[in-house]
Amino acid sequence: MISVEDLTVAYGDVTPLDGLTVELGPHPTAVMGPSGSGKSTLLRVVAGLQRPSAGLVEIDGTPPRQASWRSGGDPRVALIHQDYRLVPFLTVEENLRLAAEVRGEDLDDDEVGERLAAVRLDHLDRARLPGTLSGGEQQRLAIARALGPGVSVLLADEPTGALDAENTAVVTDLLVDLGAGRGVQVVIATHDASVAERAAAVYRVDQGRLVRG
Ligand SMILES: Nc1ncnc2c1ncn2[C@@H]1O[C@H](COP(=O)(O)OP(=O)(O)OP(=O)(O)O)[C@@H](O)[C@H]1O
Repeated sequence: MISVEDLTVAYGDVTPLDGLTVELGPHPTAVMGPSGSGKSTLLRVVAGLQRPSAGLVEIDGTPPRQASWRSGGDPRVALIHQDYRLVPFLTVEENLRLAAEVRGEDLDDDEVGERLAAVRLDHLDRARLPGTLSGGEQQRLAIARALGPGVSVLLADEPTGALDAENTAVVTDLLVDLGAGRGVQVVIATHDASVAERAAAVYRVDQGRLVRG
């Protein structure tokens, strides 16, 4: 459970989040709102990538570990993005292995296969570079890379923003099914009504707060 209490984030004169209090759930949850309303900011704070100006965020009762070179990120939280952020000069397999190594995992060949199968990419040549994959395939690889064994929260920042309708449906299905199958709370920031339709709860950012409905 993601609990947010009186959260404020200000950047100089701009205060996208202003006294936001919410229990974010159940799985999957969608967060909507106009461009610049603070969706990405909220996800970064929940992921421990950014400290709030004020207020408290807790995941299952403890604040996210602040990401740093020394500590890494919070092992409970994964974050994926509209532009995938795969390492362009590493192969499919190397992208998976690199993220796993950072988390302290050592994947054997079968485990690489299992990670790819979980996102229905087991047919893929593991030696391909991300740039040779379709957008939908790249996002599925990014999801496979994000889902380490200890992850209980997957934050998706406009995960289908660069995809056509067909791939949007495939990626949304995967996020919903993988989350349900593994007990992972998925939170999707999106502009896409077809994605929000799949959510168990939909929130909108309104004047710095989240309103359900
Ligand atoms: N590091 C930063 N420094 C200064 N201003 C920032 C910073 N990050 C975000 N902002 C501003 O805060 C506001 C909220 O931005 P944010 O990216 O969280 O919104 P968003 O709802 O995710 O937008 P979009 O849907 O376009 O991605 C914007 O006005 C943005 O310019």
